[in-house]
Parts: sequence; C-alpha cells; structure tokens
Amino acid sequence: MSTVEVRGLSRSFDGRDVLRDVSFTVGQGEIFGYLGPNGAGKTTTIRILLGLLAPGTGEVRVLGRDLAADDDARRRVGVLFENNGLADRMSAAGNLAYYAGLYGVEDPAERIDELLALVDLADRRDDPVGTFSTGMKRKLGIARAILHRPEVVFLDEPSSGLDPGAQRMVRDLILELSRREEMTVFLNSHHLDEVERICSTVAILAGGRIRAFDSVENLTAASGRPAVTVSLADPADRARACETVGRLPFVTGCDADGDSLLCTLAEPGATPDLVAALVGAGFRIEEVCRSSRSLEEIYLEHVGSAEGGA
Ligand SMILES: Nc1ncnc2c1ncn2[C@@H]1O[C@H](COP(=O)(O)OP(=O)(O)OP(=O)(O)O)[C@@H](O)[C@H]1O
Repeated sequence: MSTVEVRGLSRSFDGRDVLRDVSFTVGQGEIFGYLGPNGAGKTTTIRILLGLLAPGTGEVRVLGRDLAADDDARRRVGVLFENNGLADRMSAAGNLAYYAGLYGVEDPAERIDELLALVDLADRRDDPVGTFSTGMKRKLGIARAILHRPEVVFLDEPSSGLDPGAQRMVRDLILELSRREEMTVFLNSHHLDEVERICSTVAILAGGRIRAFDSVENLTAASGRPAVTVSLADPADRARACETVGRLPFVTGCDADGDSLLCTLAEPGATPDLVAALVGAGFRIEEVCRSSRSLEEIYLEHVGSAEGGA
C-alpha cells in the first residue's frame, strides 16, 4: 500500500481550475519532492491530503485513510507549513511541551530532549523562540512536526528564506529523519538542488497537471538513448576522436561538448566497447561519465511546455 495516494484529483477556486486530474503515489519510507512554480497548487494538494480542504473531484488517501474523516489517522501524520507553528514568547522546550500535550506524546520530557539534540538546539532550550534566527525556528518547527513520531510528514517549503548553511542543516535533518525515524517525507520545494540531493521520487506540477512523475534517477538519466561523456587527455584530439567514434556500429552520434565528447549509444552496455575502440585507436582517455541532465533542466522543460499551453 502506498503511504500517499492521489487519484484523479481536481480542484478549482472561484471557477478557476487549479488542479486538473492529478494522480501520483508516494511509497512508504520515500522522500518525495513535489515541484512546481508559484501558484501551481502544491500547498492546495497538501491541504486536501490533510483533510483541511475538500477535493473537487477525485480521491486522496494518506496511510490508506481519508484524513478529513479519521482522527486516529491524523495523529499518525506530521505537518510543517511555512509559519513553523511556534509561539514566539515561549521557550523552545516550552513550545515542544505544549504540542506534546496536544498530541498526547508518551514520555514527553525524553522525546523533547531527544529532538532538541537532533536539531542542535539543546543549549537554547530555555530561550524564547522570538530570539531565534529563521533557520533555528525552522529546525524547531521540524522538531515540532515530528514530535509525536508520525509515519509521514508533510514539509511545505522547509528551506524557504534560509541561507545556504541553514538549508544544508535542514537537508541533513530531513535525511536523518528518513533514516532514523523511518518516516515518509512529502516535501514541497522550489530548491531543485535540494530535491535532487535528497528525494527518491519527484512529481512536477504545472498548469494544474502532473507533467512528470518518476524517480530522480530515471528523470535525470539522459533522455532517449543512453549517452556518455568522454574527456580526452589531449582535448585537441576531439575532432579526430569524434570521427572514429562516429564510425562505430553501436554509437548513434558524437558531438564535441566543450572539451569533451558526448557520445550517444545504441544500447546502455556499449560503454566498454566505446572505451576499447578509442584506446585501440591511440586516444588517451582522462575520464568517462554517464551523461545526465540536471533536475533543473528537466523541471524547466516541463514547466516551460506547460506555460506554452502544452
Ligand atoms: N482558499 C483559496 N481561495 C481562492 N484561491 C485559492 C485558495 N487557496 C489557493 N488558492 C489559489 O490556488 C492557486 C494555487 O495555490 P497554492 O498555494 O496551492 O500554490 P503553490 O504551488 O503552493 O504556490 P507557492 O509555490 O507559491 O507556495 C493560487 O492561484 C492560489 O491563489
């Protein structure tokens, strides 16, 4: 069973379609990245999943349940929206103790100590949250969201407004949560670099529709035929090497890509034969890499085609 299931979900506001026939699933233990431009409908999807907003048509399930109608299932879910949900006048520990009471957390003192250590705020436990930096508040917000050991946590833009160092802390924290607490993480994010590093699966939402839904690995693998980039010890040999490669039966194309050769192969297993042919022809090879596109390129391609009305 998938931890999150969205099937044929549509939603409009004031006659304007925001989500149109959106479907995807998130498996147990995955870190899922939900991507899309501003106003694409990412937060709307989360609100519908949490049962805070009614779907138009379609069906959503979290842990196999409809959270709008299931209090017990809601307790198995954590959520962090951009405002962190913290009271500025209360201390870090006081905020967590307040939520521990609401959630009925067992052994709250122990859990609070554990989480303050996890988010590296143990030495600030008694300071009012109003004195914290944006990054510290975000980390405490994440601790708040997972206080009751949810099985799945929804994080809406956890890195927004953070400097690169704080973004990295949040990224490491999410990975740690997934590993240590075996939590499924549903991440709304505009930070493609962050998503590429930590997410196993992504969906790209644009123009109200899912434009791509796949593992990061599959999405970033070179599209169409497999390709490798070959760097020669002497880049001046590029043109001659390209001619040699172009004559090989298992190579479908070769282009100079900066100082390297970008070779498109007829089949994925042809790389050793390509290397052998180049070495046999007297070329000296510095490096061979499987060619892949960045998540940013793929994202812009999908969002661009959606904006173009595709
Ligand atoms: N309660 C509401 N009433 C009317 N329109 C709404 C409501 N909630 C969301 N919208 C509209 O739905 C669209 C999607 O908003 P949403 O917040 O889901 O986008 P998002 O993808 O999370 O954007 P961002 O990345 O900027 O946070 C926006 O045009 C927004 O104005």
